[in-house]
Amino acid sequence: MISDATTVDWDRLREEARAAMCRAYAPYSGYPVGVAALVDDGRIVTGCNVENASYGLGLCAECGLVSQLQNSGGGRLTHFTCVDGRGEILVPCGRCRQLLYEFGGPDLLLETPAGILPLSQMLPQAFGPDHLTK
Ligand SMILES: O=c1ccn([C@H]2C[C@H](O)[C@@H](CO)O2)c(=O)[nH]1
Repeated sequence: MISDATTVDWDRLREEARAAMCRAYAPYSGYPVGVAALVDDGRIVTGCNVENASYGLGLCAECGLVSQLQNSGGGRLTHFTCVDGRGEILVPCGRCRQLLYEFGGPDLLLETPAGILPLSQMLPQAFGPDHLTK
């Protein structure tokens, strides 16, 4: 557990993202990315980008993270961070904001270069699971 009701250890989460970034497979872009997120049961899930000789098939780090989330018991993402190859905080790409929305919703907190922001500010007026039930 890295959190209780009031505090979240963003430094620890960022270190997990940096460790994942070091495991990236990014020979084509030369741009390794690592991500880490806290789940509502206290566990941490991580991911790194995995590229492909067929460039368009490359997987963003967030793809690995949501796959690990689902394959390790599911749950809701509550806090998320993303780092580049220097270990600096990075914003997730647009497609990956949608991936995160599915499992974290508008209240998921993201560490960004502009501070801690809810996903509702990073992906305004998001399309999501609720639309399919209307
Ligand atoms: O949110 C992002 C943005 C980019 N990348 C990866 C995709 C590609 O492998 C490399 C350069 O775009 O960075 C991610 O993994 N996540």
